[in-house]
Amino acid sequence: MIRLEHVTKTYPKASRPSIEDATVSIEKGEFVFFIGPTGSGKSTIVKLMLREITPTKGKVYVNGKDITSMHSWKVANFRRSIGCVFQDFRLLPNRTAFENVAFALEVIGKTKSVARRVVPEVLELVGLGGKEHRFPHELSGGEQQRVAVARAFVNRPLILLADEPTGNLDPDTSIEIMRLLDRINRTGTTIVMVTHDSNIVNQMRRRVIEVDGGRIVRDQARGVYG
Ligand SMILES: Nc1ncnc2c1ncn2[C@@H]1O[C@H](COP(=O)(O)OP(=O)(O)OP(=O)(O)O)[C@@H](O)[C@H]1O
Repeated sequence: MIRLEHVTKTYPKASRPSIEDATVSIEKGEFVFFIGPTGSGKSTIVKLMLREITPTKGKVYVNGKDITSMHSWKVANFRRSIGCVFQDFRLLPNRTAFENVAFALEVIGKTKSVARRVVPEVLELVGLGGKEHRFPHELSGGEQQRVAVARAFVNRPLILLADEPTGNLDPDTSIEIMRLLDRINRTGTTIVMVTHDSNIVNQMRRRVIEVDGGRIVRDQARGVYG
């Protein structure tokens, strides 16, 4: 589903690579944690998978396609095929929960009638039934992240990338978000999550890939934070 082959990324003006000779394969339906100290290169890996950046050396394949050499006009479409969740939620502040989720359908050309049918279903799935018409500022942090997860999942992506999705949430709320991601994973969606949260990693016991100084230093099935 995702493969990095001998990937090195040196940002312009940087003196050393942020990722160096990384090779990793992630299969369909896996749940993978990327962990490591601050500045180790975790977000760089996520950006490479989304083609927000291209490697200096090596190849990145997503869903069988070499995204390194993908034409730039195809990139927007490619990104829409991947669900993304971030630490800071990134909701549109002047749109309701319903509208935020519906927006992800609009941009891929779905009709309003599809949105009217699908959005309430997915908001119900994330536990926000009855709160469709709230604006982000009328929701708690955990609820806002549920909206972001609903938006990421509404197109039923094959892959969901989550960069520190619980970084702004308290421990109980974080566990609720993880339950949600676990449920989504059980539908067959591949999940790649960057986290600093040792409790979550230790509770979930999924594959753990540790990055340090731009290198993959550990890749462990049913791993712990360590
Ligand atoms: N656009 C950029 N230009 C130059 N250097 C960058 C850029 N983005 C990141 N870096 C550097 O690359 C290295 C890895 O950064 P990255 O954001 O991938 O780390 P991270 O493991 O996600 O860190 P954190 O846990 O703090 O989010 C760091 O040394 C960072 O300073």
